[in-house]
Amino acid sequence: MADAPAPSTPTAPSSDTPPELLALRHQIDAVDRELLALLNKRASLALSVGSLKKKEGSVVFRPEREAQVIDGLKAINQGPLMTDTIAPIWREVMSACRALETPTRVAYLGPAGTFSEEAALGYFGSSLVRVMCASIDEVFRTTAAGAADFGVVPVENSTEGVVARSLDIFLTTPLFIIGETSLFVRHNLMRKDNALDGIEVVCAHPQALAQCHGWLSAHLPHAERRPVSSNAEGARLAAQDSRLAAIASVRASSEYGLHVISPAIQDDPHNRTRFAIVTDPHRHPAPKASGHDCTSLVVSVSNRPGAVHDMLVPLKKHGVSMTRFESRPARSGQWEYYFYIDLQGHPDEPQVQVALQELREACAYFKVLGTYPLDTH
Ligand SMILES: O=C(O)C(=O)C[C@]1(C(=O)O)C=C[C@@H](O)C=C1
Repeated sequence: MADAPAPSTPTAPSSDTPPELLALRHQIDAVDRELLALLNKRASLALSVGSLKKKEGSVVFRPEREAQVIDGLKAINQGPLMTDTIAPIWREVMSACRALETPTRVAYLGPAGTFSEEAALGYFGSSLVRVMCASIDEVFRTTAAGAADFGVVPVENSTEGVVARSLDIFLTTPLFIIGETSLFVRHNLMRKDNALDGIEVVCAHPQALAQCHGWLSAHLPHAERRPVSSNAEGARLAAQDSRLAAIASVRASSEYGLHVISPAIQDDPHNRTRFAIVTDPHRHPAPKASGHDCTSLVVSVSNRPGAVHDMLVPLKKHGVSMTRFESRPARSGQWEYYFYIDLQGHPDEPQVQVALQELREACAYFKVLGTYPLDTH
């Protein structure tokens, strides 16, 4: 048997490599070595922070600190690196540093390849322990039971509106929100065979089927649309039966060995989904103010003329911006509603604190769902 080839250095020259390219690559190698040394220096510092936190009995993950690190670097970036690339790079760096301090167990809607997984990896970086769940309810339950440190749940889609199940569970869950992240959602039609002909059934999560309604009507008008628990589950099923196609992420197509037949079939090219990061307040304190924060509430008011207007007056009075106002039926049969409100700011800021106090007094029901740094993407 021939000897295995000796491990090559990154710049192992081949005879046709131009000398100018070779010289530049040598410089890149030198910079990479410096970067590696610096990253290890950073990791050692994070380990020291971890020991300190262990002594104090405090938590490792500090979303407000991570948001400040990213915001600070974005503010001083002079390029040529694009400012948009700063957040994903440093999320990965901090993810690796955090993992040295303690493992981060994150629950989300599985199986492998869901958009929820993509959101979890985008928010926490890839150094995490994946806890895949069969439903949104299970994500909440698993996190509340302590089998995961954090849960990632979809809350709203730019085409389809709210994810009703998540909003309904927020009413009763003991968990609270410590972060948010949003994702461009590109839906791709995929299948075992590399052709559109012969597709009898399209399997996907009901939200994805709805977001691709126009495309499916135009291109596969006779195919059955079969709702399944997640898009990745649809991909898993399509991998077993060539009559089935799935609508899922490119990640899911490679996970299940499917051909992407038609990419980006969502009706809205700017389709985005927003996810909330939830945790148990007994195990994790609310994030401190980062300077760019959001506070989420759910409230209800008595069913009388002007009640909703009166409830919102304190926000105007104290100059607090409302970035979201969503209603859901209270299911009392009385035409009563819960209102999901996002405010800009943190309760530690005096004007937010006083506005929240007055708003609380105007409401029949009032629950703070969480306060957290705005998405840094
Ligand atoms: O500053 C801290 O508290 C750290 O633990 C370090 C660090 C980082 O890598 O910068 C890691 C995890 C925390 O979520 C925040 C930041």
